Amino acid sequence: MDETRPTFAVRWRSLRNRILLAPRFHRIALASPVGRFFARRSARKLFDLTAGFVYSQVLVAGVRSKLFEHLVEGPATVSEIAAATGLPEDAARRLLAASASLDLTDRLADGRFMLGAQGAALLANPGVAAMIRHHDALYADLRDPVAALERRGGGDLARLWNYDGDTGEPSAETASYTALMAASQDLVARETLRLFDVRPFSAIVDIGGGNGRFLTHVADRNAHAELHLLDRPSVLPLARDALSHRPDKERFTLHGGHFLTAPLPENCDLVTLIRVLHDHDEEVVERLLRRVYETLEPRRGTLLVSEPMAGARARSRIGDAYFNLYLQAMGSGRPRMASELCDMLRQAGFRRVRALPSGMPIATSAIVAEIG
Ligand SMILES: Nc1ncnc2c1ncn2[C@@H]1O[C@H](CSCC[C@H]([NH3+])C(=O)O)[C@@H](O)[C@H]1O
Repeated sequence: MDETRPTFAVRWRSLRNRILLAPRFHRIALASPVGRFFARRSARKLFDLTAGFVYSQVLVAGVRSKLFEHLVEGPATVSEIAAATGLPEDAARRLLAASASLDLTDRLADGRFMLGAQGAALLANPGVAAMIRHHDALYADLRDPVAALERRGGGDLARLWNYDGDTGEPSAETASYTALMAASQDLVARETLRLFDVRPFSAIVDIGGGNGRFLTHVADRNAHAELHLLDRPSVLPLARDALSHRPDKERFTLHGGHFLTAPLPENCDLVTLIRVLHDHDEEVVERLLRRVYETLEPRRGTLLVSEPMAGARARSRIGDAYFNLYLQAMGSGRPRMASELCDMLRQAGFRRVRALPSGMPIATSAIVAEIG
């Protein structure tokens, strides 16, 4: 095939762009109902991209002022919301109107407001509110997005996610990121464990397991397996604390150490890596996968990887837009495509490697790797 000849994909996009760039096209488009429909749709999409930051800040204002919690009680007037949130009445009116336009609240015909569909979804997923609150650090780092793309780390997010140095005691930052991950874990665990059955395994280690939230979901589905968690020593007191209320707490063994150097429990037939690999650069991931392979090889065990992934042809908003910039600001790692992770797993020695079809890629995608 002639490499210099534009493919159909290129020719069609060039034509589309020439049309979209021509002022005459817009006049013609607006003259017909179908043209108006597409022009409106495209204008709205571009406006949403332009105003996205303002929408996010409406959300932040709603979360911080506890607007949505107040509306759970039922319909409320602007004055009632102003009193409940402590906002001046005019400010409450603006916030309610803005949030109604984003389906976070609904405006009733009598002028009162109720919780909207997105507001209800937000309250049903406490992890999202935790994520929204911690966006202060991300947005501070992204204030100058070009500068953020040029440098790596060095800002607020890098300070929050500091995996270096470990005194064995959780710093405020370690406690904060561990709580954030735990708050968003339920959705990830439910989807991961819907895709993958943990019942057949007898000893399971969750590497980078945080405060143990994922393992508690595993424990609820598998009543007999030994459960091990490995994380940085300073995360362990948080895990001990979080697990201390469970009647089955004796089942959990906690290991503190660096995942590249600490001994991994030897008898495990399942290793899980949940939202761990995307935080690390290639060399660390390659070494970690190789270690996991060597640990599992004698027992012909299985590795389960679950995290948000980049999309083929950069079509995953969470992977290619959100985490791509997030991890750049954080200073290490990158979202990887399932196919890239599968290649890395094969490189590490795994033979039977397959991506599981996630029904909720915005939360997570999963890959299973076996010795073969
Ligand atoms: N070198 C390391 N050794 C052990 N744990 C690590 C290392 N680097 C990062 N981590 C841990 O990896 C976790 C990534 S956050 C993911 C936590 C959990 N699996 C969840 O999905 O909710 C954090 O708990 C970190 O402390």
